[in-house]
Order: sequence, then structure tokens, then C-alpha cells
Amino acid sequence: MSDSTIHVDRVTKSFGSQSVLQDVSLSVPAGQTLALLGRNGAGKTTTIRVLLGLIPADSGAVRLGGIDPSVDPLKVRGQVGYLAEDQTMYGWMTPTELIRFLVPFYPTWDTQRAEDCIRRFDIPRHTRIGRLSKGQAVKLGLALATAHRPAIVILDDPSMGLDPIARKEFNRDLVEHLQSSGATVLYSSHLLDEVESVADAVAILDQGRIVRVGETESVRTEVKRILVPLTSIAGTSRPDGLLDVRRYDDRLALVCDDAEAYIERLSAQSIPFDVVDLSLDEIFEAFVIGRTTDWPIAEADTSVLA
Ligand SMILES: Nc1ncnc2c1ncn2[C@@H]1O[C@H](COP(=O)(O)OP(=O)(O)OP(=O)(O)O)[C@@H](O)[C@H]1O
Repeated sequence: MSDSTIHVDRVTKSFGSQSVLQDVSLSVPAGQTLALLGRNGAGKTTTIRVLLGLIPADSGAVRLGGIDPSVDPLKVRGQVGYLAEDQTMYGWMTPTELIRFLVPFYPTWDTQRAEDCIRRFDIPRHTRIGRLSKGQAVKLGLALATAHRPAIVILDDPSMGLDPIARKEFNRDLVEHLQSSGATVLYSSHLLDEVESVADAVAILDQGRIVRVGETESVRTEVKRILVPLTSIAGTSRPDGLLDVRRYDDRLALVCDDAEAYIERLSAQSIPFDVVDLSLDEIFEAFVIGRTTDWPIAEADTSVLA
């Protein structure tokens, strides 16, 4: 069976004096979907461009299906489907004409598959692409990016610009379409709710660094909000993996990675606590904008919070 894994190994990239990627490593096993999450400017598109061999890394290595795209770009193109954030298509053609136009570029192109996909996505086949709605155009992009039966699919913020309902619909179609094809998928997004249902694993990129990577379910199990009475943790030490601290009346809300370890510690010290499950959105927020500098009780001085 051919290799369809995606690997990014310690990639660093700067534009002039601006460091954009620092030591970025990612791995997507065959048949899995990884969501690359990051705020605007975090470096998602740059990671994808390095991965596709469109720009060189300053250091580090990338492999798509075991191939280095800078060594064999054509082979990589043949086995990768890529849907760019700002795809521009031939607006004067109809979807059917564009499918015919693309056939000679790909030896493994499957017109039947593209036509089936277009039917399933309810895209009008004989309307000029320039007149399609944004949602229809994105779905057409997905149909075209996967019509050559790629083993690897890379989607850069594919549902950007769609309304919330169109996004949900697109994701439902995306999951069905990709799961039925068994492709390995890297999906970049800053819209968290849409990723939750699609991704086997998530990687959070913040200012060019990967700050967390893990299976979606494990991340949701390991990162929790823990509510503790303010006075009862005075003088106790800061939890490992603390991501965010907020005060609510007489309680502190602590978002911790490896929450289990902290829960054990609180139990051992007979400190009462409540545990709250977090959405991926809240977890992402804790990693990228969490505040921990004022872990307040270290000096056994609760007055600073009054
Ligand atoms: N060709 C370039 N020349 C100079 N700077 C660049 C270039 N490409 C990207 N950058 C900078 O690198 C940083 C990361 O950009 P990138 O497009 O990778 O982020 P992103 O996470 O995809 O953001 P978004 O979600 O807004 O698309 C930004 O500060 C951007 O201005």
C-alpha cells in the first residue's frame, strides 16, 4: 500500500527579519484528519505552503507520502489534493467545462467521481462558475481538488467566508466525502466549532509555534476547567499545565492541561472542587490567550484579589 502520511519535522521559516514558523512539527497518520488551528497570522498557510513545496523552509524537513516536495514536486502534486484559502477559478466556465479542462493535467483524474460529487453537492453544472454562490464555489473546489483520487488532501481554511449554516453543511459534506475516500487530511482553520466534528486530532499553532497537539478526544479529556474556593488554595503551589486563571466571586476558575493530575492533588489535600468540560473553542482560547501570570495564591496572600 502506498504511503499517505504527512510529516512536518522541526520546520523554521522567516520572511526577512520576521520569524513566522519556529520548530514546527506535525504528523498525520494515513487515513486520519488533523485540524491545524491558529488565529489569523499564526502561520497556518505558511506551514501548508512549505509542506506543498511552494516555498522553502529555512530548516527542517517535510514529507508528503514519504516524498520531499522540493525534490519531486510533480509526484507530490499527483497524490495531493489542495484547496487554497483564496482559490480563484475560471469564472467564465461552467463546472462541467472546467472538469473537462482539467482532465489532461492529471493522469488519475476521475471525471465520473467529479460529476458524482457535483451532483451530491447540488452544484449547478451548467451555470458559469462566476455566478455560483460562495458555498457552491467552495464545494466545487473540494470536488475538483479530490477528483484525481489523491491519497492526501490539504485544505486551507476551506469554509472561510461562508455563513454559519453553509459552514455546517460544507463540513458535513466534507466528512462524508473524505471519509468515504479514506484520504489523509490536513485541515487548517480558525473556526473551532466546525473542526470538532471533522478532526481525529488537533494541533494548535500560536505565533509560529505548536503549543499543543493531540487526538481531539484526548485533548478534551486532558484539558478542563477546575473551580476551587479561593481561600482553600491559598499557599498551595501552581498546578502544572496551568493555562488560564480567572476569579469568579469567591472561586477561582483554573484551566489546566493534565487536569487529572491537579484533581488528584486537590483530592489528596481535601480541597473541594468542581470540574467543567470545555469545548474545543474554550480550550483553544486558553492556549492562545490564557492568562496565568497572576497565579494569585502563591504568596498565601488572597488580599491581592480583593
Ligand atoms: N510571502 C510573505 N512575505 C512576508 N510575510 C509573509 C509572507 N507570507 C506570510 N507572511 C507573514 O507570515 C505570518 C503568518 O502568515 P500566514 O498566512 O501563514 O498565517 P495564517 O495562520 O494562515 O493566517 P490567516 O488565518 O489570517 O490566513 C503573517 O504575519 C504574514 O504577514
